[in-house]
Amino acid sequence: MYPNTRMRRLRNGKIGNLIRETSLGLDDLIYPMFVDETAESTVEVPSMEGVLRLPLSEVVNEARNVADLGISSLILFGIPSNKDEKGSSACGDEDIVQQATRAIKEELGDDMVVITDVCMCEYTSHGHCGIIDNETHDVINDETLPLLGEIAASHARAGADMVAPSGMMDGMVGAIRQSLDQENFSDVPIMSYAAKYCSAFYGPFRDAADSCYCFGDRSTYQMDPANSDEALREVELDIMEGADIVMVKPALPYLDIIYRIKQEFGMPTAAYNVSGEYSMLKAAAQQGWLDEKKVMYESLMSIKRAGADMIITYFAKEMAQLLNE
Ligand SMILES: NCc1[nH]cc(CCC(=O)O)c1CC(=O)O
Repeated sequence: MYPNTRMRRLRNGKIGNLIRETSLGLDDLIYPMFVDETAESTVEVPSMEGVLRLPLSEVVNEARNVADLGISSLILFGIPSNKDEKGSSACGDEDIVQQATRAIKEELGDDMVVITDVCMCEYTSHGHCGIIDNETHDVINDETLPLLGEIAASHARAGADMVAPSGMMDGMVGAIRQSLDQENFSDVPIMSYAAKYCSAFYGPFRDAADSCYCFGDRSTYQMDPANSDEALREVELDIMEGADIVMVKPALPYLDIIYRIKQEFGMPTAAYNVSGEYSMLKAAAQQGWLDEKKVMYESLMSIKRAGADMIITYFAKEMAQLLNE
């Protein structure tokens, strides 16, 4: 007896292309960019090969490079020259992210969607994502909310196309929505880091963004990696508060979460392929242990297959190059 059904029949060249279920394209990619108020020239982040900290003067150039590769969205992170307990340099109209946003939008207009990360950890002297209670050393949720609203509004005034709150404060999406609406930015969408885990895979990012905390950890606001029902509750709350896109972060160790969220809510869903996921592959490739292009493609494809509509990834430029070849 020979097999009647032969799966191998379809596994050849052109027919294989016809039956491919998942696609990965330029429109799926969001490029993270770091703008550094303290930098005089462009510096590579030591733990993240190919990732740059850019002075304001280089930001437009880099955004154009990204656009020339066919990528249409980027997310901006700021590194301020001054940090204080209240993260004051996060929300001024002349602060670093606001200036970078204006510069990119002036130059590239509708050719680039500028998303801004709305959080305080890069701007606070203690490195936490909100206002700290000096006795408990914990972040005070409700005192942080109006500040997040102010930061988001300042980004919108600078021309941001979308804001992305990443601090995991309860009620942050609602507070930001209210603040944006009050300032007549009801058309600016919110991409919420809805299910953000307390992950050690953020390690290299803290190098890149200078956002290492000086005491405690983020486990009182970010999620326990052991939980998945809780992620659905987080997403549900954010949707009720007005989130337009929901995000899961990190991506690869949490593909099940991406899958469940997409199935359950059918919302536009983003995944953040974080710094540690990037650096792992880069390090192994540097050693010659992995084929970088292939593992990059496979990783990003698997994130799409799990249900993500878009991926924030440090591989965006390299992936775009590969797609363009
Ligand atoms: N709250 C800020 C923020 N926004 C994105 C990341 C991590 C991104 C990455 O690791 O690539 C972090 C760091 C953190 O929560 O510690």
